[in-house]
Amino acid sequence: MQRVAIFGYGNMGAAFAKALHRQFPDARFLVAEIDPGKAEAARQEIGAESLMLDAPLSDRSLSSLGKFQPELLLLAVKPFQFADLASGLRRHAGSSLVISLMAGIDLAALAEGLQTTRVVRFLPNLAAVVGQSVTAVTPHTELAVEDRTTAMTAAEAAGMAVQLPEDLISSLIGLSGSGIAFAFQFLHALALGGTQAGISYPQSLEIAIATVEGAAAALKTSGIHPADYVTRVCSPGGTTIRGVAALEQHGFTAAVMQAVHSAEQRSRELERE
Ligand SMILES: NC(=O)C1=CN([C@@H]2O[C@H](COP(=O)(O)OP(=O)(O)OC[C@H]3O[C@@H](n4cnc5c(N)ncnc54)[C@H](O)[C@@H]3O)[C@@H](O)[C@H]2O)C=CC1
Ligand SMILES: O=C(O)[C@@H]1CCC=N1
Repeated sequence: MQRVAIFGYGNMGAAFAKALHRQFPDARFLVAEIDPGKAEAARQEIGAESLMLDAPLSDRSLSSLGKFQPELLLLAVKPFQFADLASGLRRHAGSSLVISLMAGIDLAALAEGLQTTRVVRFLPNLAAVVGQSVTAVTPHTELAVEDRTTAMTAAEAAGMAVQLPEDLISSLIGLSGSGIAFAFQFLHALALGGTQAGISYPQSLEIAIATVEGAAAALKTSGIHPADYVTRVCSPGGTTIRGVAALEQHGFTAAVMQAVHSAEQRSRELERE
């Protein structure tokens, strides 16, 4: 990985760029941003050369992009910002492998918008920022083997990479891309519960995080089913079963399943818009 151009240095673009920068410290980055503050952050954080843009791309910025000759072109703008970008990028896209991080823009729309089949979809989550994303990778069916290998290498720089068929990308968004937000919400709620019980919020949050890390490590290393673990924590007539009953009375399992389903459905809606 030597030259990477990134369009959009927001939450996800920056998280992924930092992961690539950590894994490939000699790589050069060109960052295209319409927000000068974010372009400056990219300069400081990953040593990026920046390319300020008016959408659609001006001839001048396209010529800088051409001179940079990126092997990878990472698209990390919001889905609704893609159309403007595509009309400018079209002239350049075929000479780089295009990785799209955008939810809601399918491979057919990417190939049509950019007029190339050298495209692959990534669906990461925010833990890319610490190199612990789960990233779904879906290459265009016509993508060459070398490009597929490059794509997997790029995805693995940000954590775990999983090849998924495109019709499961929306499911992955519900489970992980958006699902990480549900996990943050659970941690916040657990810490609020600790605060209500008399432990300060900062200490509660620290304890909540360590508790969830411990639970995840136990599941990962033992192969024991989570429901089995729940019953091991529940003493008959004890404290945990009282809490588990309260969770279910308030619809915990159904609420979490509905959250995954709603995010998945929204992603499918976006793909149709
Ligand atoms: N935030 C997340 O956890 C995840 C986001 N995604 C996808 O990543 C993409 C970006 O999402 P966020 O980073 O959350 O959004 P964001 O709003 O934080 O970042 C988008 C960035 O693109 C810049 N931008 C807009 N138009 C531009 C243009 N024409 N040229 C260059 N830069 C331009 C904006 O200034 C902004 O900094 C979205 O398509 C989203 O679906 C995917 C998985 C997870
Ligand atoms: O909320 C969103 O639309 C994006 C996609 C997955 C995570 N964030």
